[in-house]
Amino acid sequence: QSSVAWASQADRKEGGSWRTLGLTAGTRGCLGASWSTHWEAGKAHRLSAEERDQLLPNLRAVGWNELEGRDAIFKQFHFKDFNRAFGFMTRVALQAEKLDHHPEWFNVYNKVHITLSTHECAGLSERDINLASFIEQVAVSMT
Ligand SMILES: C[C@H](O)[C@H](O)[C@H]1CNC2=NC(N)=NC(=O)C2=N1
Repeated sequence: QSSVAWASQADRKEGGSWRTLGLTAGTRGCLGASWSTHWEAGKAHRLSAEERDQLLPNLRAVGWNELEGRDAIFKQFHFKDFNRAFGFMTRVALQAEKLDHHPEWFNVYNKVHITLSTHECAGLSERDINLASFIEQVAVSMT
C-alpha cells in the first residue's frame, strides 16, 4: 500500500501543507481511496526513485505509463461518446484549477489523452500523482 499527497487550494491556504490520500489497487484494477493524516511541505520536488517505486505501481496498474525522453506520465482514455469525454474533462478541469495543477491534454470525439508533469521541478512530482488519482476517480464514475 502506498500513499500520495493531495491538497485543495483551501487546504494550502489553511495549513500551507498537503493532505494525503492513501491509494490501493482494487481487484478490478481500480484505485480505492482512503484518507490518512500524513502532512508535508507544499513545494514540488521531483520524485525520488524510492517515491516512484512507492507511488507509480498503482497508477501503472490502471494504465498510466512514464513517457520516454520526458519525466512525465501519460494515459489514453476512451469514453462512450463526446458528451462523456467532455463531461470528464470538465470535472478534471475544475479540480485542476483548484489544485493549480493542470493537465496537458488532447481530445478528439470520445478520446482524451493526458500528460502530467510539473513545470516547477521539470519532472514528475506528487502533484502529478495526486491529479492522476483524482482523474482515475472521475474516469471510473464516467464509464
Ligand atoms: C504559475 C502557476 O502556478 C503554475 O504555472 C502552475 C499552473 N499549472 C501547472 N500545471 C502543471 N501540470 N504543472 C505545473 O507546474 C503547473 N504550475
